[in-house]
Amino acid sequence: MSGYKRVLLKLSGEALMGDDAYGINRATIEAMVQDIAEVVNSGVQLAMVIGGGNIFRGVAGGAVGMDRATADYMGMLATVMNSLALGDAMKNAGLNPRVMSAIAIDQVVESYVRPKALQYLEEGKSVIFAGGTGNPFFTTDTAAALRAAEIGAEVMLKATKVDGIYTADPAKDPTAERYARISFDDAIAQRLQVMDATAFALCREQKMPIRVFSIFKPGALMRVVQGEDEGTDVFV
Ligand SMILES: Nc1ncnc2c1ncn2[C@@H]1O[C@H](COP(=O)(O)OP(=O)(O)OP(=O)(O)O)[C@@H](O)[C@H]1O
Ligand SMILES: O=c1ccn([C@@H]2O[C@H](COP(=O)(O)O)[C@@H](O)[C@H]2O)c(=O)[nH]1
Repeated sequence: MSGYKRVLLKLSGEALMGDDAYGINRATIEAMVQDIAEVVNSGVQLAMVIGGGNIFRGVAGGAVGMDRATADYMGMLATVMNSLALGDAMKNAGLNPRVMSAIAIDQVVESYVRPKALQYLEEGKSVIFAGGTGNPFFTTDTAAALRAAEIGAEVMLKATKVDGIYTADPAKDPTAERYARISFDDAIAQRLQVMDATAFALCREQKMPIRVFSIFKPGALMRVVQGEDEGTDVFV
């Protein structure tokens, strides 16, 4: 059985709210951390990026009519909050996470410095990359692709609300069918909205495979990391 040694895991921010209208649902984050702990305790070097949809959605009304870059900075700050919550939940589970932010807020969180992140991974600590890319007009999917390339991850794992990539958005089209595998060229050409085109393009250029799978399926993360058949594989 093949397995990965260093992976970048992108966690859905929206999934964090569980059945709540927005925010962080305690039971949901604890369930995510259980799956993460299984992987970290197996010796895999794990770096993470978490989205901000669960918090940003709650303030979206107030952001209407706002300057786009300002709204995007609010979104990036939302990912810092989620990253702190994830780090805290990981600590409670006996893990050793380090949160690093692309936006300097030194009183709150350590700033992202690539050699330091690499050192933490070598030391067996998990790293949570907060604040997205640090730039507006991007998403945390692109931040995940960027950090995956920077740390030399073998694969980027996208844990999201659906169990793979479909011919159309399965949340809107009940006839959509799931791909077991799809090439980057096809995913980009078909404009599949499961991930933004910038993130797909960066991974394609870096020859970084992506695996999309369900964040809600217990054990799915471990199965993906062990190279088992789970979700959808995006290949170059
Ligand atoms: N072709 C498709 N296949 C699978 N999912 C799709 C497709 N098109 C659209 N989607 C939607 O994309 C969503 C996942 O992407 P999205 O980036 O919006 O969420 P996320 O990454 O889980 O959240 P966040 O941005 O908060 O981290 C799925 O929940 C699904 O409804
Ligand atoms: O590099 C980045 C990453 C994120 N943003 C903003 O944050 C929100 C939340 O991120 P999601 O990926 O949607 O979860 C996003 O909508 C952007 O507004 C950013 O500007 N730059």
